[in-house]
This record gives sequence, C-alpha cells and structure tokens, in this order.
Amino acid sequence: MSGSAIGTDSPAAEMAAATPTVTQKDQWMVESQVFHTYQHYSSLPSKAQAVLLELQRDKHMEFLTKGLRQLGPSFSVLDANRPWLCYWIIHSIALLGDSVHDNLEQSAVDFLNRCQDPEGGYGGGPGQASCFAILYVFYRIDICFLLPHLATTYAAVNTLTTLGGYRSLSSINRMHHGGEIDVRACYTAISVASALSILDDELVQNVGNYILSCQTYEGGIAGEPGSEAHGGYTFCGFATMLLINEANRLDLARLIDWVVFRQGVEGGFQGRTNKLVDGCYSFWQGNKVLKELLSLTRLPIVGREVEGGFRDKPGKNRDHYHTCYCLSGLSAAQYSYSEDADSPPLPRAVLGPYSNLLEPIHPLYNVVLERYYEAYEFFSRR
Ligand SMILES: CC(C)=CCC/C(C)=C/CC/C(C)=C/COP(=O)(O)OP(=O)(O)O
Ligand SMILES: [Zn+2]
Repeated sequence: MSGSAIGTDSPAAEMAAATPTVTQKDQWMVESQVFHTYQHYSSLPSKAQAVLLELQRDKHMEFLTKGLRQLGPSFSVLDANRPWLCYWIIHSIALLGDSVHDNLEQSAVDFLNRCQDPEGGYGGGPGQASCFAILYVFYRIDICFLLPHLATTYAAVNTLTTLGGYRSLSSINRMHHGGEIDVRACYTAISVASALSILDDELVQNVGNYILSCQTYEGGIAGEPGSEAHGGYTFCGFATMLLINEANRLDLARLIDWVVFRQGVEGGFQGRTNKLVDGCYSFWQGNKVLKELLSLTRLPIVGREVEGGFRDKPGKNRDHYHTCYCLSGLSAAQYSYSEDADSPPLPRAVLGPYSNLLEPIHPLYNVVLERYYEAYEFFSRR
C-alpha cells in the first residue's frame, strides 16, 4: 500500500532515479556508521548516507510473522503479554502496508475473544489468575478465567481495530468496570472508549484534574502525582487531554520545552532527563500529537536491517515492542510535514529511498489511519 501512495507526478520519481544500488555491505556500513555516531555523540548520517538506509520490508515481515506463529496454533503459549504481542506485531505489519494470513487473523480474533471478560474488558490471556493458570498449564483446560486489565484491553481493541472487518470489530463487547489508577490507565480507558464511541461525561469526570496534577515542575507528565516526568506518560497524558478536549488546561509552553530538551544530539529522544535515547520514544515523544515539535524530530536508526525487526538502540536485541514503536515513530516523522493524509509526504520527509514510506497512523490511538476510520464508522452507527 505504501508504494501505491506515490503519485505518478510525485517528486519521488526524482528521488528513485537518484538512489544508488545498495549492497548488503553498504547497509551494514551505514548501520555501523550510525552505531559509531551514537557511541560518540557526533552527528546524524549525511544525506548521501541516509539514502542507503532502505527499510528491509521482507526481513521485518519475516521477523513479525515468525513472532505471531510462535504464539502457537491457537495462541496457546502461556504469556500474559499475548494481547500486547498481537498489537505490536499486527500493527507493525499494518504499518508496513501488509496484512496477516487469514488463518492467523482468525486465530488472533478467536484468541482475543477468549481473553474477553463477560463483563467487558480483556485479560492478558485465558487462565491468567494463578490457581486457574495451574489448571491451564497442567491440564490444558482453557477455562477462559480472565483478569481484565485496561492496558491489555487497549492492546486487544487496537489489534481488533487493525485487523478490521465485521468478524473482528463485532467481537468487541463495549462494557468494562473498574481498573487501576495512573496516567497510562487514563489514556488506555479514554482511548478505548473514544475509539469504540462510548466516551461519556461520567467517564471523563475528573480525568483532566488528575492529569493536571501529574504535570511536573519540568513541564512533562509523570505516571502519578509526585513522580518524575516521562515520555511514555507524557504521550498518554497529552493524548488523553486532547481526546477529552482539555489540552489547553496544561502548561503547554513548559510541556513543549520539556519535549524539545528530550531530543538527543544523536537524533531521537530520551524518555526522561539524563537518560539515554531509545528508538521507542520516537513515537512516545516524536508523535504528531506534539505537532509543534515535528520539524525537530529525527529518528535514531536502530533497525536490525539484515535480520529484520527494530531495537531500543544499537547493541541491544530486537523485540516486537521496539519494532512497533520505532515503526510508529518513523511513520509519524514521515507524515510530519503533510497537511492531510491524502497528500503523500514529500521525499525530504522520508529518510532513505521513498519506498521506505510507511502507512500513516492516527496519532492519538496509534492504529493505521484507514483502520481507525473503518472502526469509527462501525462503532458510531451501533
Ligand atoms: C499505552 C502504553 C503502552 C503506554 C506506555 C507508556 C510508557 C512507555 C511508559 C514508560 C514507563 C517507564 C517509566 C519506563 C521507564 O523505563 P526505563 O527506566 O527502562 O527507560 P528509560 O531509561 O528510557 O526511562
Ligand atoms: Zn524503548
């Protein structure tokens, strides 16, 4: 899909003509150069080097589909993160403009359905409560005992939105009671309620006051009142304030200052003061939500381009979380200059060849934009 976003009269044709042939050795040279850059805090790769940074879509797809298959034929691996793994992998695949095979899609929908609590919300997997987990492990009794949780509910709803279609969207029961208290919980609850068109005054009551109480003296937002400001929670807090139309209550000038100063000289963002940059903050901090900052956004090139997948920083192992958020941050940066989703980004907004262009995301929910529209249509009519 990404390729088709390039118009015939697009300046991408110019860029494509200028793109040199890239060997695997070039790829490694560029990556090791960036690694060197990262180690010594000097400068970003030059334009000539950047043009060699071609996204290895096939390798990323291989890594991602292998990850889904490793969950087992009915996603039976015992891991409380399975709804998150589904989201990180399936959203990454959608960002690459690809889709999962129909039988894997069916397994994902069935699995998430088994994680769903009859009262609403999703747990980390069927059989997550300890005594029932023992039954599950020893007797393979999939009794669907659930411990619904806001974070896994967000992951499940975003996965089902990304899969799209009647089978997937109609499997969501739009009810849930209770939950934990912090800024991530505010975001996951408000994001899910908004995406499913069930946001109401009762749910929104006091949420803005709570988030205001988490904005720190530095200007960023902490997970709880009195804690340190952090990029992940700053995204959650700010996105929530936008979703409930209360963003202007925050001290936006200090918030912007805080985010700008989180950008490292090597490109990319650190999550908090005096910490190292990490690829996932390219989404949490570099996202279009913080629009004023977009012209400053640069991505650390942390792809494991030969084997597929992305990682926190060079030297670390690849994982599905960082693959999801590096690709999400990359997409946000690529579309940062675009006025609307219908006009494809200019080549200068796409690091490397124009074929690196990913699908656009909805910056508040972090699902591919067209899947968000489909879900919006679906739920706003029910
Ligand atoms: C919706 C959703 C999933 C939200 C999650 C938001 C998020 C990423 C919160 C970050 C939590 C946190 C304090 C990480 C610090 O990890 P660290 O100390 O290992 O990292 P650091 O050195 O970069 O701070
Ligand atoms: Zn990270």
